[in-house]
Amino acid sequence: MKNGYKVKICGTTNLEDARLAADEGANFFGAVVETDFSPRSLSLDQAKPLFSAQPIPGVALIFNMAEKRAAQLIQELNPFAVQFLGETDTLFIRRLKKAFPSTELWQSVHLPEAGKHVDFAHFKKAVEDYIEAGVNALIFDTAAVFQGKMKFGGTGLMCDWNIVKKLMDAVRSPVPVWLAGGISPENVGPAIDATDPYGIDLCSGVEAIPGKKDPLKISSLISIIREKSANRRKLT
Ligand SMILES: O=C(O)c1ccccc1NCC(=O)[C@H](O)[C@H](O)COP(=O)(O)O
Repeated sequence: MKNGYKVKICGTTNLEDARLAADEGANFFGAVVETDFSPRSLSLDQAKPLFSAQPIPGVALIFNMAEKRAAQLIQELNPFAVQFLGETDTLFIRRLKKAFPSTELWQSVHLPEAGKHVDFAHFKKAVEDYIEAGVNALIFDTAAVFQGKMKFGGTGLMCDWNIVKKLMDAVRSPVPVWLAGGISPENVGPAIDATDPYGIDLCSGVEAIPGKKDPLKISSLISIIREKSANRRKLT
C-alpha cells in the first residue's frame, strides 16, 4: 500500500509467507528472532532466508537481546528495522543508532489487555523517552500472561484503543505510530476509526494455524485497509 494506512504482517516464520504478504500489498513483514515466549520465534539462521530475500522490507523483532548479539543480528540479517519488544534502555537505543545509522529502530509499547488498569503517566513518559532517544517508530501492542508467563506481543488480544488514542494525542509523536494487538479482518475497521494510526501490525489475526498465514485473511484485511485509506483521502 503506497499511500494510506501501512500494513505489517508480523510473526512471519517462512519465506513463502513473506512473499505472500508482499504479493497481497503489505508494506513490511516482521519476524521474531531468538525470543523464547514466542511460538513463532526463529533462530538467526532460520531468519536468514527471509531477510536475504526481503520481498518487502523486513523487521526483526527481538526481546532484551544482548547488545553484541543485536549488533551481530543487524550485520547478518541487514533488516530494514529492528523492533524492540522489551522495555529498552534508552542508552542502548542511542548506541545502536550510532553504530547502525541506516537501520531503523522501532519500539513496541505493551499496554495491558483492554479492560485492565493502565498507568497512563508511566506509558506517556516511556513513549516520550523513546522518542527522545531517537526511535524511528512506535508500536502500541498488548502484553498478557499466558500459562504463568508474560507474553509481550503475539497475544491475539486487543489493548484499549481509546487509551492508545489518548497517548497519541498527549505525546504528538513525530515518528510513525502503529497499532497492534488482536487485530483481524473483522475488527480492523473499528481499530482504524478509533486510533487513526500510521499503520496496522498484526500476526495471529491473519493466520490459518499458528505460524502459517492465511492468504484469504490477508487479502480481506488489505482490501478493508485500502477502502479505509481511500475514505481518509476523500476527507483530507
Ligand atoms: O507472533 C508472536 O508470537 C509474537 C510474540 C511476541 C512478540 C511479537 C510477536 N509477533 C509479532 C508482532 O509484533 C505481532 O504482530 C503483534 O504482537 C500483534 O500480535 P497479534 O495480537 O497476534 O496480532
